[in-house]
Amino acid sequence: MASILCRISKTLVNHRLPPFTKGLIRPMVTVSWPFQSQPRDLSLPNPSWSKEMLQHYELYNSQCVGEDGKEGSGPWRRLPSYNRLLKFATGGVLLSKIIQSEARLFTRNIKIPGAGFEYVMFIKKSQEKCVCIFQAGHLLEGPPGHVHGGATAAMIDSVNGTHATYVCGPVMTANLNINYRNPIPLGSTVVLESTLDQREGRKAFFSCIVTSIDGSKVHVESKALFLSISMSRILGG
Ligand SMILES: CCCCCCCC/C=C\CCCCCCCC(=O)SCCNC(=O)CCNC(=O)[C@H](O)C(C)(C)COP(=O)(O)OP(=O)(O)OC[C@H]1O[C@@H](n2cnc3c(N)ncnc32)[C@H](O)[C@@H]1OP(=O)(O)O
Repeated sequence: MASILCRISKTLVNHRLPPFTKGLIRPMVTVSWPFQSQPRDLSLPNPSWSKEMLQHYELYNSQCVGEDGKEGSGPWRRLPSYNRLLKFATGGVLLSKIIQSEARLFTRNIKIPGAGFEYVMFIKKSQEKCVCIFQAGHLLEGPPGHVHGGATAAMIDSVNGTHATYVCGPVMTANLNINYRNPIPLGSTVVLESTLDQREGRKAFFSCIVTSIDGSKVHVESKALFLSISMSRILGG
């Protein structure tokens, strides 16, 4: 009985971790708790993914496995993705708590598979590159038949932002400068490649290039500045 209680309490402790740590922190126990609500990793293949999206996913996923055949020992790492990050990030007043409990990560808030932002990110363990395979759904329309520039900007900010968080810890976007070169057809799959260009104290400079899946067409090029900030500043609002 004591050992069962111990296992349950360990499980609860593990489930209190913020969702974004899942996959980064190995759970101490694997016992399943009947009332748990496990967040769903939304960066795994679903039936809406195109053939190109799946092929590219497999290409990077296969490089997450090392030469020794062990998963996780390859040069790339797949980043799991959930529809929310922190519960009650800006605590205090009741309204804030209600809003926060309803909060969802912007690029993960369209529930219908394939309708909005379908994407998966991989980061190079040497940290200088982060790649995102992105399939743009019909709800992201801007000009007829093409992706809204704001949706593309959101994806660039997310990929650079995730990359920056991975490299620097908590950050905020201070500046994002975008050049749109060729419109992205709705429903197509594109690749976003984020590069860490430079670090200077609290500042981290990133660039991003968005290309067609075969690399033949450049859709967007951008530069971004991220500033490291304390976690208490994010949580305190
Ligand atoms: C995060 C929790 C961890 C979760 C982990 C999850 C894992 C990843 C999973 C999922 C990730 C999803 C990824 C999403 C990512 C989205 C990111 C966003 O969209 S963030 C929202 C938009 N950004 C804002 O709302 C910022 C608003 N601005 C501010 O809060 C401040 O202005 C801030 C923090 C940017 C800077 O304020 P200061 O007070 O800290 O710093 P000062 O003193 O003003 O500047 C410091 C230096 O930076 C330069 N600087 C500041 N802003 C600049 C600018 N816009 N352009 C150029 N230089 C600038 C200054 O000139 C100064 O430079 P000199 O030290 O003098 O050399």
